[in-house]
Amino acid sequence: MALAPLIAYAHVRKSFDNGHDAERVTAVDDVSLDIAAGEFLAIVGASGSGKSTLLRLANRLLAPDSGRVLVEGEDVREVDPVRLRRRMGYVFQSGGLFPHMRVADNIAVTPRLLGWPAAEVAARVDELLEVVRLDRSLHRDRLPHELSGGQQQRVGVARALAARPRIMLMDEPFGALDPLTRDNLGEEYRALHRRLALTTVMVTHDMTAALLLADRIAVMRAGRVVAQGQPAELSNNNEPYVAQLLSTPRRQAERLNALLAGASAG
Ligand SMILES: Nc1ncnc2c1ncn2[C@@H]1O[C@H](COP(=O)(O)OP(=O)(O)OP(=O)(O)O)[C@@H](O)[C@H]1O
Repeated sequence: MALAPLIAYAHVRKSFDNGHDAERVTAVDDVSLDIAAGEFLAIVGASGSGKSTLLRLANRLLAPDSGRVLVEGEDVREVDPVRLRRRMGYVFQSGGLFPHMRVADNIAVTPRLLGWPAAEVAARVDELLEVVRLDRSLHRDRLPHELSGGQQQRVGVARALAARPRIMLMDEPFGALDPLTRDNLGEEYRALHRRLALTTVMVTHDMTAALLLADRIAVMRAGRVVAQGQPAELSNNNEPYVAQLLSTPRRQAERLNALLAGASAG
């Protein structure tokens, strides 16, 4: 028998006031999606397609208008939100670090909220700096603005991992970085996901990153999941929008192959 999903969305709908008339914006429209324990799922789609809203429904930063979101079998509406968020690390777009707090204090936020003894917090901070490959003596006491964008995102990942969650929710975690740093951090995070046996849901508009990192991809368009599957399966999907999203990475791969073949021939 298949294992119960770790996160399950069932017919979830979420709309917002549009701010000026009675019309509402439907951000998530009847989404049903299961995420298995240990899986790395990428949610891909254009800006405004509802990706971040879908993610925030999992840790109860938002509540659905209808439908249910289950985490480890429990309806998130019935779980204490603080207890729920402790089980789920959350990495924001462009860091989201507290600007006035040093790196160590940013990482220590959740353990301190949970009342861990000071020595345990300090040991955990050091351990996490190592996990995300930041140099303890160089970076521990810096303020976020004294770090590069990539280093800030490493701190964001460390902070999300601090209380040893099983689930990581990541909202465009590496989107604002240069392509090389983005690629390196993505690969490193993928290795961490495996080593720590995490379940990861990563929102991105970068189809190439999703194809390279994720076990499975869910494609969103106008609030709906229009396709889902393993990267190789998506290429057989008949949805024109999926073909359109895949066309750029495909073209780039072909051009690179041609260039590299030319270089090795010459
Ligand atoms: N708090 C809110 N109040 C009103 N409308 C909102 C709110 N949050 C999201 N929306 C609207 O819901 C829709 C989906 O937004 P969402 O942020 O989930 O999309 P997204 O796919 O994550 O976009 P992006 O890639 O730009 O972050 C958009 O039309 C957005 O304007």
